[in-house]
Amino acid sequence: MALLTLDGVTVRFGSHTALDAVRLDVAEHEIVSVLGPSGSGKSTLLRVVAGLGAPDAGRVLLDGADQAAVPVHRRGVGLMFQDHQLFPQRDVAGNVAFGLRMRGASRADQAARVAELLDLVGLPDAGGRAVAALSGGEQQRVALARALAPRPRLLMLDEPLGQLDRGLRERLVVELRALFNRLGTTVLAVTHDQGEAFALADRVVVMGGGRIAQTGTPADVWQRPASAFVARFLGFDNLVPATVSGEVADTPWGKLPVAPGSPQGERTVLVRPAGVRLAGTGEGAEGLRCTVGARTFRGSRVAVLLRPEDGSPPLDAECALAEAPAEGAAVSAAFGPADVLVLPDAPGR
Ligand SMILES: Nc1ncnc2c1ncn2[C@@H]1O[C@H](COP(=O)(O)OP(=O)(O)OP(=O)(O)O)[C@@H](O)[C@H]1O
Repeated sequence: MALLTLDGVTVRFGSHTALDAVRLDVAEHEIVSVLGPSGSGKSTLLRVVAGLGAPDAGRVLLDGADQAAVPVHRRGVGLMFQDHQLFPQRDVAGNVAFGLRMRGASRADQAARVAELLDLVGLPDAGGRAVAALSGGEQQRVALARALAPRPRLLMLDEPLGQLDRGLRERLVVELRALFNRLGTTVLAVTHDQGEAFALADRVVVMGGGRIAQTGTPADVWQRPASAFVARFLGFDNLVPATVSGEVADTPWGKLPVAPGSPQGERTVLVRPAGVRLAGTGEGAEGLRCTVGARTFRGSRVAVLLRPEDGSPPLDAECALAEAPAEGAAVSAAFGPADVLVLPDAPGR
């Protein structure tokens, strides 16, 4: 049985439907990241699970029990918000002990658990420090220790690393995942940062307009976006209308090979930039003739914007640094079926 179930949960604000009949199961020990553009309903989903808002329809179940009549502090869920919400007048130990004190734990138990948690988050000697004197990353660790201290059965994170700089976020997200795996914590995390979501989660849930647009492992969602909406949200721009017949898609970029079993008829085709193969335009060259419009360096890879000579839509390609053509160069682009994906959407959606 799932630890958390959202069973057709709807939340409305006036005439606006923020969550629309959402169904979601989170298994025990699973780390799930909810991802989506601003306004897609992510925070509303967390709030309704925590008990900070009530569903207008549907049920929230924890361990199979309907939570409708269960107040926030009895749900056994831990919450950690973007801005940490640490108590500035208390020291680090006082912050971490907060949930334990509320439950009436003895002073000795509180002290032992605080020491254990501070150790766990890598701040073993920080108990007596003022929270105002901590760096952003240290405050984030204290907030995490405070949320974990009462041993919540479900830990919910709302943009947990949102305000930290990118380098620190990338390091902390790896630490967080290792920590949650070690503790066996069940986690529901909300973020608009796809890198963070994909690095943290066993499973990602992509939301759009109050609905779940796709759910799957990070690799699944990345390799096979379920719709043009998800593909665009993940940053893929190579989306064109196509007529698919058998294993060929007729697109503005020519007839492209597609995998057997692809949806047929009028569809949208996604071409992954890594699958656009560039070659010279010498005699016998085949493929779409293009001019290199711009190059953007991304570590050892280069994103290359191609402008087809026949006026068809611009095309993003990606190649190794050593193979990147110069701006203004003439190239021909070829396409492999593994990187041409037929999405079920009708063109223009
Ligand atoms: N208390 C409220 N009253 C009215 N409308 C609300 C309220 N809370 C949220 N909404 C609306 O519900 C929709 C979903 O909001 P929600 O905060 O869940 O989105 P989100 O995906 O978390 O966005 P963000 O990434 O910007 O935090 C938005 O259109 C928002 O304006």
